Amino acid sequence: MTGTPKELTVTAQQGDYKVVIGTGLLQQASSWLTSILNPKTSLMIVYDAKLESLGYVKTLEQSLKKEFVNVYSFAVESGESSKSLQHAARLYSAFLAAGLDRRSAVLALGGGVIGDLAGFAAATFMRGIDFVQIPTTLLAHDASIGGKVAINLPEGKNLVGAFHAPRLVLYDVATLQTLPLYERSSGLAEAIKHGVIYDPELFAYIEEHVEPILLGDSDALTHLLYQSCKVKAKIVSQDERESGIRAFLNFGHTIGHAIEALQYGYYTHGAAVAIGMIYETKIARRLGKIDVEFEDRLRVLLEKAQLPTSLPAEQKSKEAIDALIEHMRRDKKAHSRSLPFILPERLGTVSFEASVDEAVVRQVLAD
Ligand SMILES: NC(=O)c1ccc[n+]([C@@H]2O[C@H](COP(=O)([O-])OP(=O)(O)OC[C@H]3O[C@@H](n4cnc5c(N)ncnc54)[C@H](O)[C@@H]3O)[C@@H](O)[C@H]2O)c1
Ligand SMILES: O=C(O)C(=O)C[C@@H](O)[C@H](O)[C@H](O)COP(=O)(O)O
Ligand SMILES: [Zn+2]
Repeated sequence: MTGTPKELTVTAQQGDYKVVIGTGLLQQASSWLTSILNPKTSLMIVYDAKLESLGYVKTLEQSLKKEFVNVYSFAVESGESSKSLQHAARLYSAFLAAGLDRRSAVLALGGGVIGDLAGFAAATFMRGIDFVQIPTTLLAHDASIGGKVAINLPEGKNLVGAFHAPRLVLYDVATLQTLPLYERSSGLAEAIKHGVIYDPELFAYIEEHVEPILLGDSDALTHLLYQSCKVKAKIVSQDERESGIRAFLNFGHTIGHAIEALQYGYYTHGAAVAIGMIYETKIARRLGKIDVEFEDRLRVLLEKAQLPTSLPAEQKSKEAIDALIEHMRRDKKAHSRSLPFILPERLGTVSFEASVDEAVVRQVLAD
């Protein structure tokens, strides 16, 4: 994709913001940022350490220094384990050492881990300062839009967090060229989810283009990204704080988050969600909400996307299932330790089931 970037607008209480999707946006970052921030604003780039050797940090710094006087950067080691209170504390210290104040802004350069962690630090530092998302993974199309920011606890994923809308999402698709194949697969899982919950055409597009997407074809990636961001933007614009329709974005996550939290970093987020989507579809089948044809179609697509669709036998022991269920009971959708799920009814339509019988969940996981 060359030429004019595509733009979407997201509605948020703290102020509407743009999602800009295009190539070469890191080089143009200063002009996008001066459209929302005063050049006197101190900027702290929080970046994934892996991105340094790929040149993205320098490119961004060089662009910003053309317009902004105070540009600082701070590296965070890559991986899910960085979404922790300890890492947030390191960020607060770095912000203070650089002299950030309430008028400063945090720029998150990286995937969902950096967006969630840096966003959480921005949401809480001095009770909240501006933050900008500069996503560099396919998965982060989901993570960078909607203002959910969080860190993990040993007891569960994203258990401490906030809703803190970014001022801007600047998505340079060129950065996706350096993503390893399994990270493109991971990102595809969330795009497939967007197709299932809201957009059958997007689902069909992925079915048709999964190979070029995995190979990094930039037209296919850009189309996918734009359509998938559109779904996310539409949903969070209608229900920013998850009092209704936003919960649909959690399809695959009651089980997916439990799988992730049992062994942080073992599965990518997308891989855990892919397994979660299949097991949650099986729950929907047991409850008579959906037919086997849908489950088969979803499984075929996830397999084509090189994602896992079941747990290996050693992760299905009685003890492992007990632990998974315990995690699910701490899910943020749960009330009084219920087992809550988003269940598919047909392609493009899902519903919220506040409390599913534990026996059904156990049977599905043990099968
Ligand atoms: N806030 C939300 O709404 C939301 C939505 C979905 C997921 N998430 C969270 O996002 C996280 C997962 O995000 P992710 O999949 O982006 O993981 P990630 O941030 O760990 O990035 C994945 C890997 O890609 C590397 N990487 C990043 N950009 C790269 C590039 N351009 N080239 C090469 N390598 C690159 C990283 O170093 C890392 O190893 C999870 O913690 C999940 O809970 C949040
Ligand atoms: O934006 C949302 O809302 C989502 O549910 C998107 C999910 O893909 C994402 O993983 C999110 O972080 C999960 O939210 P949580 O509230 O279950 O932690
Ligand atoms: Zn997710």
